[in-house]
Amino acid sequence: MASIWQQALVHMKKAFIKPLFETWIKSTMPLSINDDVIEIGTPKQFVKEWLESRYVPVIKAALKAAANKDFEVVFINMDVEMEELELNPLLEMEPLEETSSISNMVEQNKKTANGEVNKAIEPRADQDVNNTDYLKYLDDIGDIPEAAAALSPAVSVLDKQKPALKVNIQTEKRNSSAITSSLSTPDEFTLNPKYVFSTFVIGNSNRLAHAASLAVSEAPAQVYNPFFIYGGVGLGKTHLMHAIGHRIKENNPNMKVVYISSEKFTNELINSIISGNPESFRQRYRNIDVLLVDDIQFLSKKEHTQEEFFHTFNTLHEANKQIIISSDRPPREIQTLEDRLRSRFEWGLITDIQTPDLETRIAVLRKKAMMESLNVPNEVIVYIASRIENNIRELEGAFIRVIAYASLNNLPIDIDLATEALKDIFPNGRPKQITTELIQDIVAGHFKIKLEDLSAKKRTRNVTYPRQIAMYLCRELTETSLPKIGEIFGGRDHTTVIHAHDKISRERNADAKLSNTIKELIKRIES
Ligand SMILES: Nc1ncnc2c1ncn2[C@@H]1O[C@H](COP(=O)(O)OP(=O)(O)OP(=O)(O)O)[C@@H](O)[C@H]1O
Repeated sequence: MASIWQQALVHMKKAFIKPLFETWIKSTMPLSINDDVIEIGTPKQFVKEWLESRYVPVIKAALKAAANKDFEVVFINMDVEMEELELNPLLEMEPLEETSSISNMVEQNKKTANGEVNKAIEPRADQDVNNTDYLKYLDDIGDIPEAAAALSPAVSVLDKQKPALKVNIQTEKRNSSAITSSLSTPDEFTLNPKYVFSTFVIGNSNRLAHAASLAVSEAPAQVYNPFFIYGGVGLGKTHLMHAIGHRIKENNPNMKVVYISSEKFTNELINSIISGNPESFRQRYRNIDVLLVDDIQFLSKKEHTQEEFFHTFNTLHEANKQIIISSDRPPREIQTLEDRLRSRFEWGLITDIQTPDLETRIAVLRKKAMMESLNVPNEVIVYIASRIENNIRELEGAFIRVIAYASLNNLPIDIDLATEALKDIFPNGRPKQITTELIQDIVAGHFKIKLEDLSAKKRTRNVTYPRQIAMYLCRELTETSLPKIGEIFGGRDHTTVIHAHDKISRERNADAKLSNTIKELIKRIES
């Protein structure tokens, strides 16, 4: 799948000029491929609508050129924040040597009836063409879609082989061990390059923390100072802190940004005392622009370190420098934290990260698979995501284990392999087979309607609402394609399924009752 989309992107890159490509295509991601249907994720509804209304023929032509086969293209709005738009990692590949058939078509269309190149509508490669200009250009050449759809692929690359498993099996070590210490040379910026906003998945559990982190990083020391993030183990606090650090450094290359765990802070202080040079320690921390201190809870019971940190905090805060702190609990619950320090932490913004819901856990794993260019069946992703609820580090660990197992044994990733690879972690073994019939049965039972009502033509709310929920769950929990789901629910069009899925996803975010109902249904489906 990734390989077909990768080839198609190469063709599209040639067919579109850069600003257009960057705006509309680069932010999409391939989600699944089933028979003749390819599902493409878009970051926002307006991108989805724009692509649907303007570029389906060109995208189809690119897919045909890539796979020598006609695909139906379905766009799915994933509703991710614009700020965290993923730069499509598939775009890092080398372009094909061959001339794209689509760009040939574009060239063809630039010619006037007598074969002359129509310079008036030809955008120059070096020209700073904005989207409106380019859209006008596409309008001018008008017949690109039909022409592109009709083209016979000059380059037909269908990689039917299993994609090579290219896995970074290294376990993520965190905090101080994963990150070169910034302290020996505090102005040296050394944060984990993987912990950036674009790799952070936003869900209900972390939406506010993410938004506040963005605000802090865009205006350090101006909006929320200090900024305090708390939450359970492995939920992304360190990731967000590093993302803030990266963003500040990108925007302000001259700023001194220092990340430190509170354990390391303590050790450095002790060492400076032992070596009889506590002043050098103080100077280090009082001459920086942004201080990020991770896991501050470890300062509890360390009176002398708290005292030192208190002075560092005051010096930086008075000098209008940004301070960002993380902890596994809110300041008032950190035992034996001095009151004066606690009250300072409460000066600014305190935000929490909660445990992620199923969708977010699924999205984290999908993103990880995408970043590794791996085709991991939805069933496997749901299997892992539904079993590890409280810790994203553990979620990633289980996922990496499955991928490593497949890679080492040179086997495709499927549910049997995942069950085998994770048998020590999930001793209950192979998951129950989740089918659309099972989902329909449980949803109909829950809403006390007849099973056949789900596929009937009836459009009364007492039937349409459960039907939409059932469609949503089929989409989330099974591998079934959109057209197939439509067929199962009384021969409905795939766009009806998309609409149902979009609607329930949206309403679920705003409606706690619906969210609980869905959680309850998922529990029953999986048990
Ligand atoms: N929302 C997210 N999107 C993508 N990856 C995430 C997300 N949340 C956490 N992770 C990943 O989970 C792993 C653990 O996250 P992190 O180290 O930031 O957790 P933490 O809250 O700091 O944990 P601890 O309490 O142990 O310090 C990291 O690899 C991180 O990239």
